[in-house]
Amino acid sequence: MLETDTTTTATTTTTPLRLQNGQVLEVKSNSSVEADEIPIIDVAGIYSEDIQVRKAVAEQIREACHRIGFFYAINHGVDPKYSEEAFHQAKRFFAQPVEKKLELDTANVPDEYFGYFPMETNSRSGAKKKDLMEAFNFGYAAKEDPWSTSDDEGNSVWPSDLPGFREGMYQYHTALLMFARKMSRIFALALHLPEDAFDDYIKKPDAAMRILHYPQQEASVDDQNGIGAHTDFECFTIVTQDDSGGLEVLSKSGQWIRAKPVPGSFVVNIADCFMRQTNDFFVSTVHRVINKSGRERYSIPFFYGFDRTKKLEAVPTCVSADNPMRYPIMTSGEYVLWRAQLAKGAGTY
Ligand SMILES: O=C(O)CCC(=O)C(=O)O
Ligand SMILES: [Fe+2]
Repeated sequence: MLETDTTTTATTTTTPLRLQNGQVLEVKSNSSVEADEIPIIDVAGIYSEDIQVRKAVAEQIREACHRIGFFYAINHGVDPKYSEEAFHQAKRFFAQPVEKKLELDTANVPDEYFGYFPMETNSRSGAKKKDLMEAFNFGYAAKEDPWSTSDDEGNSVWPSDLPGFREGMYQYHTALLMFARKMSRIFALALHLPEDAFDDYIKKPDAAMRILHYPQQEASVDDQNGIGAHTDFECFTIVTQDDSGGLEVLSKSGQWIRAKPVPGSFVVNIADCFMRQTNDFFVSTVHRVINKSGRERYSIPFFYGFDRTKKLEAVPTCVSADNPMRYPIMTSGEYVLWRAQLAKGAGTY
């Protein structure tokens, strides 16, 4: 079921899209369509005691991550009170005067993708106007992790005078961290590996969270994006979106597909580290956001990666004599640092 978007003026010719990770993709049209290619997966079975039930969820995830790299997770078990509070805190943060937000400017946080990313600073996909969004990112803190006894607070930067903000953010971060850890075992099953294959990778994961604010966009989709076409850096991303819509996913055939909001769901997408670890079996799918909803859009992606010290090496079930390893081996930390430096150096965050 395809329905062409008639609300935006957009090019219809095939154009190459150059991404920061070096990929060049053909895009059929800059318009987006509605399609049912992004499956809705009921993940309640991940908590089952029965391995067959867990494997049944894993098989659906395997299919989705190979075909499109995106799925909706419903019945994920994460209490909505945490996301409600995080959205509330996000709105408080963005409502501050710009000078306050700039005290945390990411330009002053070398080598990390943390801090404040100001509005209309960069154009990720080379559009005429800069991306119409602002964001705040923070990372893993062992001190906040129920699995850790360390007091390490990490190297994120925080507002000094916004009481409740850091707490609200870490409460949601922790809830998502525990869900993501559970999902790591399901992803191992999805790759036909032993369920504990990634257990050593997730004791100290590289889990960062971001809050985003997209004003309503007046410019055409050819001239501007909320966030331009890109892939994420880590293993997988769990996005909590509000009900505005605007997230779009590029299918393998080069068609932009709308990831419409599904109430209570997470949008889960594969990112570049997992693509490398699965030797391209899982696709790290290009996506973008265009907010033409007529209101402010807020979203909360949670970028989940493995321990930075562990090697990003293709898993055995994704390598064979006919399908040798496609990427040089490096640690997740080296890979993520390279991407963060590239993004910040190129000014395309
Ligand atoms: O706002 C969204 O829904 C997605 C944001 C995103 O893709 C990102 O920050 O990497
Ligand atoms: Fe993204």
